[in-house]
Parts: sequence; structure tokens; C-alpha cells
Amino acid sequence: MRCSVKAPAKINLSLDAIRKRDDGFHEVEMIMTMVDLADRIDLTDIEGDRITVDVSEGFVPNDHRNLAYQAAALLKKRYNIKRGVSIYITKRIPVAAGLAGGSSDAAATLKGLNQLWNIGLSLDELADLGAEIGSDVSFCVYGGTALATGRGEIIEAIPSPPSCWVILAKPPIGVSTADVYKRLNVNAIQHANTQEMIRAITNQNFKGICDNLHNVLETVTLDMHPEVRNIKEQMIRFGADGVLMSGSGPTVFGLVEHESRLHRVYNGLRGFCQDVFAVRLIRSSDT
Ligand SMILES: C[C@](O)(CO)[C@H](O)COP(=O)(O)OP(=O)(O)OC[C@H]1O[C@@H](n2ccc(N)nc2=O)[C@H](O)[C@@H]1O
Ligand SMILES: Nc1ncnc2c1ncn2[C@@H]1O[C@H](COP(=O)(O)OP(=O)(O)OP(=O)(O)O)[C@@H](O)[C@H]1O
Repeated sequence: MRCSVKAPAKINLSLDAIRKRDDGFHEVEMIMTMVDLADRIDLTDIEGDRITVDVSEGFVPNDHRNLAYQAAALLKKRYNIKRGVSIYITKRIPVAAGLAGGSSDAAATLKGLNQLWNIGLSLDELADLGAEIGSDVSFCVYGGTALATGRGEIIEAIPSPPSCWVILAKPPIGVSTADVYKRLNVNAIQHANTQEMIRAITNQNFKGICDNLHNVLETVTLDMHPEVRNIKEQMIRFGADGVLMSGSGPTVFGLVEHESRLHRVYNGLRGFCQDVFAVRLIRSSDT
């Protein structure tokens, strides 16, 4: 038996850090949504009580360090499953990019194996398991658009933003999320207006969304990697309606309302950056 699951990338429309907790994590308030750039996870039954991972590109670990492996191992252990599975990941989401590629692979693996192994877990139960793997995994289990709080694992669905194009541009560097959070001084940041962002989304107010894009990790990553600042400036110059770094970076996204403007932004960015994608926001009605 086999099963294929899509694992879409996320972007953070806003990301605020409220305080640093005693466990080393930051209490956050994030508005997250999915875009239609996705990895594909193929899960196939194999002989023996084991997990194998193969990835279509070389820079991703194919052992216990892979978050999809960790998802399968967690399910096997928690539900005492003595079956083997091969996980094949067709990677399209850039790695260590701030787009939650690994987290989404883990979420898709949890959902796929729940079906393949007939475990019968609810989405809430899968999201709780996901939180044990990483802070972004719970959101990736639900998908859609959501307010994420706690360390990112407490998820409250909100309406989808109005349909628009998203240009993603990733400079050729990887960023460590732990490193970026470590350099963040929560007492010296300008906070995001999360409620205003939720209001703009609920009212389908595209300009309001663009005006409230804010990510407190952006300054940290921009100071570490000036090329990210350059991409942000180019994206604004070529006419994206709203521009922000996603997660801990280094990917910068631009929201573009009209297709007529899309090609200008896309082609302009291609001159500066190899990894550029023109994708759509995924609205809940699309899934
Ligand atoms: C930057 C974001 O991707 C935005 O969506 C997330 O906040 C991070 O999600 P993630 O990559 O799944 O993060 P995790 O794998 O759980 O944590 C990686 C490291 O980031 C730091 N971390 C993460 C989440 C959080 N709320 N506070 C933190 O300080 C911690 O040092 C942690 O050891
Ligand atoms: N399935 C996977 N896909 C990509 N990277 C993975 C995967 N499993 C483990 N990793 C490791 O995780 C690291 C971060 O990769 P990932 O692409 O998930 O980062 P990210 O997009 O910045 O995540 P986030 O936005 O959640 O912080 C990589 O350097 C890689 O070694």
C-alpha cells in the first residue's frame, strides 16, 4: 500500500515575540498562511520494522535527523506500530529558508501515516504530536491561515486572506532559526500589530494586510546577512505591494495583487537571485 501527501510551504504574514521563556523558547504571536509551493511525500509499506528516507535533493538528511523520519518514528513508538515504511520526499521548497519545509514534511508524514496505518487520530491529536517535533509542525498539520501563539504550537484558525500572488526570493544562504532567536532582544523591538492584521484579513482588506506586514526577526537576519536587505529593497523597487522576510529567513516574500505587475517583480528579482518562485496563497476554499 502507498499514499502521497502534499506538504506546502508557509509564510508568516506577521511574527511577534512577546517574551523569552524559561525553557529557552520565545512566546510568539504569528499570523501564518500557506502558499502553493509544495514538497511531495510518498509513503510506501516495506518489509520489516524500519523507516527509510530518500530525498530528491542532496542537502537534506536522510536519517533520524529528517523531520519526516522523526514523525514516523514518533507514531511508531507512541502507538506501538511494528510496520515498515519508506518515505520519499520530492523536495521543491528551498531548505533552511524560513518556509517551514521540514516542518511541513513532518506534518504531511503524520497525516499520511495516520491513514496508511489506520491509526484514526483527529487533526487535533496529530497537531499535538507535531508540536513534539517542532514549533511550526502543528500549524502545518492544520494548514489554512491561523494565529499561532505559545511557542507557535497553539493554533486558532482565521479566515483566508484575499487571493493574491506571492513572489518568494531566497538568497543562496541558509539561516539557523535557533541562531536568529538567540540574537533577538525582545526588550528592544518594535512589536507587530497582530490584531490589526487579523482585522485586515477578516475584512479582506489587501492594503491593510500589506500595511501590517511585520516580522520582529527581520532586523536580526538583515543585520547578519545584508543580501537579504538587498532582495527586500529590490522587491519593493520592482513594485510588490507588500514585502516581508518569512520566519527567520532568509526568504523574502512579496504580495502582488494584480497579475499585470507579477511578471515585472518576478523577472526583476531573477536578475538578483536564483531561487525565485511566483506562487499563489492557498485559500481554505482551494483545498
Ligand atoms: C521562525 C519560525 O519558523 C516562524 O514560523 C518558528 O518560530 C520556528 O519554528 P521551528 O523552526 O519549528 O522551530 P523549532 O525547531 O521548534 O526551534 C528551533 C529553535 O528556535 C528557537 N525558538 C523557536 C520557536 C520559538 N517560539 N522560540 C524560539 O526561541 C529555539 O532556540 C529553538 O531551539
Ligand atoms: N524534511 C526536511 N526537509 C528540509 N530540511 C530538513 C528536513 N528534515 C530535517 N531538515 C533539516 O532542518 C534544517 C532546516 O530546514 P527547513 O527547510 O525545515 O528550514 P526552515 O524553512 O527555515 O524552517 P522553519 O521556517 O520552520 O524555521 C535543514 O538544514 C535540514 O538539515
